[in-house]
Amino acid sequence: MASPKKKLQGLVAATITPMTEHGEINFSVIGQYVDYLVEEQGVKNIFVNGTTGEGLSLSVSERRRVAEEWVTKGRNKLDQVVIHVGALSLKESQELARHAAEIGADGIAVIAPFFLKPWNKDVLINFLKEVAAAAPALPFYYYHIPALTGVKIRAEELLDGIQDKIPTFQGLKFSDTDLLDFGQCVDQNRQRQFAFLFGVDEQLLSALVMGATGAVGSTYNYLGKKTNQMLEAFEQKDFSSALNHQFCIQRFINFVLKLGFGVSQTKAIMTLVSGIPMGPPRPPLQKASREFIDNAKAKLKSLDFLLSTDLKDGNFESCS
Ligand SMILES: CC(=O)N[C@@H]([C@@H](O)[C@H](O)[C@H](O)CO)[C@@H](O)CC(=O)C(=O)O
Repeated sequence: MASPKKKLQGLVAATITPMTEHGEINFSVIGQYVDYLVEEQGVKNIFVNGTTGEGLSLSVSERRRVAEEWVTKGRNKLDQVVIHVGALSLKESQELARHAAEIGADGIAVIAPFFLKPWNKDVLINFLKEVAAAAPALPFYYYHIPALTGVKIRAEELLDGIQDKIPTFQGLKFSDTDLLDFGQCVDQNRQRQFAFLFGVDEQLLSALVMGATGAVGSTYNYLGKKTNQMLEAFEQKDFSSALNHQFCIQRFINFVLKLGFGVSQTKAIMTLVSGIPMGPPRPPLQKASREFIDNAKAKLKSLDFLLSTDLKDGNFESCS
C-alpha cells in the first residue's frame, strides 16, 4: 500500500497554469511561482492540473509537461505535489497516473468522468480503481466536485469500503457545500488515516469543525497567509479569532462571487497580488474584464490583502 512521507494536511494551493498572451503555457514563471507560494503565502503543498489549473482544457502532453515543471521546480521547496490525472478517457488518465509516478509526484487525484457518466458507486469505483492501479506506489485521492462533473454520487457512499477496492486510497478532496456528506465521510472513517481536504474556501472553518485535515483551493494562491492565520487560531482553540479571519476572507470571496468569479478571475487576481503574470485562460473561458480587475483590486486594498506595499493605500476595512 502506498504510504506518503506524511499525511497531506494544511493548505494546498490549486495551482493556476500560467499562459502567455498567445495561449501557450508559460513554463518560465513556475519557479518564481513556487517561491512566491512558499515565501509569501506560507503554502507548501500544491494540487496541479485541477479545475483552477485548467487541467481538462490542456492536452495530455501539456499536462505531462506542466506536472514535470512543478515537480522539478518544487523539489526541496514544497512538501507535497499532487497531480490531478482525471480525464474522460481511462487510457489518458492511466497514462497521466503512470507519468506522475515516474516524475516523483507525491500523489494523484481523479475526478469522476463527466461526459459518459458513472451511474452508481460501483461503476465509479471501477473507473477510479483502474486509474489508481496504473500508479500503485502513489497515494490516491478522489476529487469530489459534483457541481462541475454532474456526478452526484455521495462521497460518504463512495468511501464506504473504498480501500478494499483501491488499496492506495489516501483521502478525499471535497469541493462541495454539503457538510452533512462531508461530516459523515469523516465520522465513518475515524479509524482510518485518510486526508479530508475541503475545497470550498469560503466555508473552510465549518469544515475544520467537521474534521477537515486540510484544504485545497484557488484562493490559497493569494490568501494563503491570511488563511494560515485562521488555521493557527483554530489550532489554538481561539475560535473568535478564527471566525474573524473566516469572515474577512468571506467578505472578499462574497464580493467577487457577486461580480462573477471563476478560473479567469482567479488568474487576474493572482497576477495582481503576486505580480507574476498568469496570462489569459484557455477558451472557452474569457479573460476577466477590466472592470472586474479594478473592483477586485479596490476590495483587496480595503481588506489589506495586498502584500506588496506599493499597491496599498490607507483606507482599510476593519478585519478584526
Ligand atoms: C469550483 C472551484 O473552482 N472551486 C475551487 C475553490 O477554491 C473556489 O475557487 C473557492 O472556494 C471560491 O469559491 C476549488 O475547489 C477548486 C480546486 O481545488 C481545483 O482547482 O482543483
